[in-house]
Amino acid sequence: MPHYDLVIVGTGSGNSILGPEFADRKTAIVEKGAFGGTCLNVGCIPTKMFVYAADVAATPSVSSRYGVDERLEGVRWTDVRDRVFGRIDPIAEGGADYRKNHEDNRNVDVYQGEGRFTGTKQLRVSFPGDRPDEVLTADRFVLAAGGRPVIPDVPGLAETGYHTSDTVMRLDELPKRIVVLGGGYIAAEFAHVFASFGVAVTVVNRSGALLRQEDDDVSARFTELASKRFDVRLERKTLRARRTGGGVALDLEGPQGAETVEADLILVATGRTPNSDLLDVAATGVATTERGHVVVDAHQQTSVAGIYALGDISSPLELKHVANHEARVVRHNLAHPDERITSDHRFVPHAVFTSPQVASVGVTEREAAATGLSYVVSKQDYAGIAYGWAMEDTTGFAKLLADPSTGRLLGAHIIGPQASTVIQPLIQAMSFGLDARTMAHGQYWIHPAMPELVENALLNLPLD
Ligand SMILES: Cc1cc2nc3c(=O)[nH]c(=O)nc-3n(C[C@H](O)[C@H](O)[C@H](O)COP(=O)(O)OP(=O)(O)OC[C@H]3O[C@@H](n4cnc5c(N)ncnc54)[C@H](O)[C@@H]3O)c2cc1C
Ligand SMILES: NC(=O)c1ccc[n+]([C@@H]2O[C@H](COP(=O)([O-])OP(=O)(O)OC[C@H]3O[C@@H](n4cnc5c(N)ncnc54)[C@H](O)[C@@H]3O)[C@@H](O)[C@H]2O)c1
Repeated sequence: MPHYDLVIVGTGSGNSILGPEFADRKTAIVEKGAFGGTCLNVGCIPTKMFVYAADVAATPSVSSRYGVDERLEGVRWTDVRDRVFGRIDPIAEGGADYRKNHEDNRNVDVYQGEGRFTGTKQLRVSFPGDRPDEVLTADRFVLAAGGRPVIPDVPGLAETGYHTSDTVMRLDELPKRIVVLGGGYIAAEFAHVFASFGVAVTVVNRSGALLRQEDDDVSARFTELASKRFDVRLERKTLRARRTGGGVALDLEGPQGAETVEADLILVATGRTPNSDLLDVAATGVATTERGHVVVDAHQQTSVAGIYALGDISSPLELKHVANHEARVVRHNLAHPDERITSDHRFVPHAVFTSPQVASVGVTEREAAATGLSYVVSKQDYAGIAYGWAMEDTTGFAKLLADPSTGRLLGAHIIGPQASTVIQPLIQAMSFGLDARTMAHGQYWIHPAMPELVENALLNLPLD
């Protein structure tokens, strides 16, 4: 039974831990799928490459407002797909090869199999094919095994067949009709991608709004705009999935009674769940929350000394920049056990790369009101800044919340072109404690650029 100083389970953000500071330790990394994890192989990176192509495909639909008439001649789906995976797959293979064969990693053993705890600090790894299982023990473990899509308990769904974000990007041909189950990040991004490529998209959601974790004003605006582009069915219970002569069908129950949606395929996008159960972290004594997230302290250590966790297996935020931040904390704490640092989750931003883009940091107005925070609000439309005129934007806006006594920002929410980029100075201000007035007046804002949206939103705050 091989014994290690350190074993890492998962090669997403977990793969970035093994640096030169561990060269004198006996280490191993265990991965059951493609090297690089969700973000590289089936998450952030491929989706954003598809979204970029979708944004390009969607331009003719709006160009006439500038007096420019364009036509989309066609979408070569397999070329779109192969551009993405032609770039990504070699990176995953190169990552595995580096860990297995490069001399930097002579102290690293790579196990390409599935790990499952069988006792305290004891991990059984099973491999595809005939290779017998191996049991590894280690002084320290890092749990970086991420999560997986949740499949709702809909009668007939398994027999009918469905896609998730893990599979839908590798389709051999573009469907004509797609039904997306769910109304969160993944639903919003893929609905935009497929609709831009000419697919008829139906979105079926349980609740009454899309992107409902966003500030209510943003969620309402996105739901309104999405309803013009896609067939959006809200407040629907999915009773049954079934095959039809020409494809698939979902039988729904909604405010107007029973109805059926037909399509060529179903994309399930109803959230993700951490992999702590499949890894059986309980067998090594690691505690989890009710939703299955591994419980960690501020140093990212689990309930067992010497076992750390990071990313989606322990964080309900489920974001790559969070997993990367936590990996840096774990890496430091493993290398410097007497000078451990803590992770910082104060101002975690996110963006939804749909159309229009959505980006957010800090509290929503709903959260501010619910927690009794004292706050003031401002709003600025893209339509009210010069660059918004250039784009003929009539629907985007920024909404800010600030503390009236200090002027510090509490939350920022943007829906509109390049929201994921436009929001960055607000994240910076919140992270470094810059108050809204100093931020607005203490620097030049390039005219007439898109960040004037932020400048005006700051100036609109009723402070003083
Ligand atoms: C479609 C999609 C789009 C996304 N887009 C964005 C985005 O734009 N921006 C953003 O910030 N985030 C995005 N995310 C979220 C982001 O991908 C995750 O937050 C991030 O990848 C989590 O990293 P991780 O290291 O915790 O886990 P992962 O990257 O999931 O890595 C876990 C690894 O562990 C392996 N593993 C699991 N169990 C075992 C086991 N028992 N034994 C061995 N190996 C195991 C898995 O195969 C996997 O490779 C997206 C996610 C999805 C699904
Ligand atoms: N741009 C990004 O950063 C990005 C992109 C994609 C995914 N992600 C990460 O991946 C995670 C998972 O994304 P997601 O979109 O699957 O989850 P989500 O939590 O964002 O949304 C799930 C949606 O499914 C709906 N739902 C749940 N059960 C349902 C059912 N039975 N029928 C119909 N609707 C149902 C919910 O109401 C909700 O709208 C996100 O939380 C996010 O952190 C991030």
